[in-house]
Amino acid sequence: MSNSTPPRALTIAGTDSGGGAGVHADCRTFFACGVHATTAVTAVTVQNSVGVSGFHEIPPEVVAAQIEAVVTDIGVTAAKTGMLASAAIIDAIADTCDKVGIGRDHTIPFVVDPVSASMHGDQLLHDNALAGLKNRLFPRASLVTPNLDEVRLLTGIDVTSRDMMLDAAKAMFDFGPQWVLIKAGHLRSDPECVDILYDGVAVIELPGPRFDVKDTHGSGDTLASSITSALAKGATMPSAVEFGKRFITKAVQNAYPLGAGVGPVSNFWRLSDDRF
Ligand SMILES: Nc1ncnc2c1ncn2[C@@H]1O[C@H](COP(=O)(O)OP(=O)(O)O)[C@@H](O)[C@H]1O
Ligand SMILES: Cc1ncc(COP(=O)(O)OP(=O)(O)O)c(N)n1
Repeated sequence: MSNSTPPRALTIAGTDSGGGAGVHADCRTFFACGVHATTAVTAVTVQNSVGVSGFHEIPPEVVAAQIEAVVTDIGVTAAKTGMLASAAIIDAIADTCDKVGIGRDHTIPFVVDPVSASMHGDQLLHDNALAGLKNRLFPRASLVTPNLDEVRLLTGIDVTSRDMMLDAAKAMFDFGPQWVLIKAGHLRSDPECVDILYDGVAVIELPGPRFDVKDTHGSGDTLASSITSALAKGATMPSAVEFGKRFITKAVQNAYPLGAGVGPVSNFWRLSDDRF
């Protein structure tokens, strides 16, 4: 007897030694969603609950080789990006995605989370890499998932109300992705957390409660990787994002304290059980 191969997702991202975000959060989320996790590591961060004190970049050709090795043998049914660190790494990823068939014009859906800094303000992407994100990755993306700080950095729009999120979505859409998801976590004046999904025509609101919690480390990664998991199983973009929003809402609700700073959201809330 042989079992069937499960859906496979690839995360192209940095590690977080504290285990709250990055590759660690992505792999846990893939696992919790029943998806086999594969990785292409872009950078190794020195990180804990109080911040990122440094990172070491992986050579671009090694990032490209990891992607190619995984896709050509194991095959992936969806891919996502997180921390990408440099313009050279972004170029290598864009070239490799074209080569192996990842992206909106290919069969493998591609979620681009434009991670620029940690929640503590530590930079995770060099300033000169923003052009690479805009020109090389966004046009290849099935979905881009900026938070409001990333929207400001990429478009100059300072979103201060729920109404302005559609302006932000339109400006991000002009960079060429198939879909845009504007995340509302940083709109703290809003008593709810209503994210917006946009494809140039449809505007889909993703309502959710706003929990009064301090431990939200890894929330963006967890949302993007849960969406990627649903895409890996063949979901349409609106249903994948609706699933992701339900997943992250429970993950924030079940966030836990860790270390002296900010703890992570729970990627394994679905698996919680007190039996061995
Ligand atoms: N306090 C919160 N309560 C409920 N959902 C939240 C909260 N903070 C963030 N979220 C949700 O987590 C996801 C990531 O949000 P956001 O904080 O904007 O991005 P990032 O983690 O990339 O900075 C979004 O779906 C957002 O609505
Ligand atoms: C290695 C690494 N990747 C990404 C992040 C940022 O995580 P994110 O999910 O965007 O959430 P915050 O923790 O910044 O809210 C990171 N810190 N490290």
